[in-house]
Amino acid sequence: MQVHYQLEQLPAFKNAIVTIGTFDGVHTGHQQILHQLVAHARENNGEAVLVTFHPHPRLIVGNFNNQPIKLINTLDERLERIAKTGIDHVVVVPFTAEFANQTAEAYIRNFLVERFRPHTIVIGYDHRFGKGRTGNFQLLESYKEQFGYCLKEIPAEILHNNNISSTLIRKLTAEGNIDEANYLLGYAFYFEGTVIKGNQLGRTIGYPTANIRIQDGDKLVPGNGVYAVTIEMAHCLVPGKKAFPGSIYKGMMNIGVRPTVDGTNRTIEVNIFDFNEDIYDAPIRITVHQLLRHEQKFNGLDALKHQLALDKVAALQVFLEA
Ligand SMILES: Cc1cc2nc3c(=O)[nH]c(=O)nc-3n(C[C@H](O)[C@H](O)[C@H](O)COP(=O)(O)O)c2cc1C
Ligand SMILES: Nc1ncnc2c1ncn2[C@@H]1O[C@H](COP(=O)(O)OP(=O)(O)O)[C@@H](O)[C@H]1O
Repeated sequence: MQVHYQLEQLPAFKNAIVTIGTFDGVHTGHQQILHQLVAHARENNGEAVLVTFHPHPRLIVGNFNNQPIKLINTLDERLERIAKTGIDHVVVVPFTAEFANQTAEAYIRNFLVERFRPHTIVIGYDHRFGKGRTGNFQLLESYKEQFGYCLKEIPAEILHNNNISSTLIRKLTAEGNIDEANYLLGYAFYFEGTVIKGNQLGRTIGYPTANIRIQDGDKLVPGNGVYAVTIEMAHCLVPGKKAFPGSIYKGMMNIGVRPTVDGTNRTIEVNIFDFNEDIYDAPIRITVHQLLRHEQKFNGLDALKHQLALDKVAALQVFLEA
């Protein structure tokens, strides 16, 4: 898959079968649409082109309740998921206020037609574009003879099948309902970060925990709770540190304020099973498989330690069943 970031330097696509959207999460509904796009491109001896936006349009043009929107995927993760669907080209369009402000007609003429010379445009019946979101399927329809493209509608039942939506998955994840979120995603939610120093207390109770800082400020963090996770440090290339190429470790993660020890700032920490290495500063990927329980306030560290032993058994059970 080729990824293009420069609108001015796009190649001449061959019979471009184009779809447009933000595709946050690249969930099972998106995957179905993208597989169809690829099949359609093959039938037409063409290339499947996905046009996507970054930053997310809702970060630029605002959203309904003015809550800063947190996203299921960073841009790199989104591209990684899209690559799995067989799409030939992804064009990442910088979504600026200027881009958002062009009229719907200018969007069709100067952007879609001029840049992509589409053989076919595939969009949902409710797709909106252009200033004030006035552009729609009907408008694209009215220009198709003039610009010589075919138009294909993604029907409502595919677009909203089983109510799979990025908004719903964001809500489920933020609430800690990761099982349901993962089901709709068609893969287990994951995030990346680096290992930072904590209070160095974990090791004193026999459960060292790597504290994770997520760099991408727009990335969604699952709701507070204890989770069964897997951990990858394939890219652990910190000078003076050991590398763990390709290794996937099992573990358990807590996200929360740790009411037992301080109860103030929110942290993400993982205890990695069968592992004993200094990984401070290492880049790390955490895949979140199942919620084990909610965070609790324990009567001291002994009670917490007892619970951690039970959590470990529960996490291992999750992996046995997988
Ligand atoms: C799997 C797991 C579950 C945890 N559950 C709780 C919890 O329910 N309540 C709590 O106060 N702290 C919980 N913690 C956080 C511990 O309090 C924390 O790991 C310990 O204080 C060590 O912190 P440090 O790594 O910053 O030194 C949990 C940690 C892990 C790894
Ligand atoms: N099994 C393990 N799981 C997590 N971290 C481990 C493990 N073994 C060693 N470590 C190292 O120990 C650190 C965690 O120890 P801990 O006492 O909890 O300190 P901190 O509070 O700084 O996280 C991790 O950042 C990592 O470098």
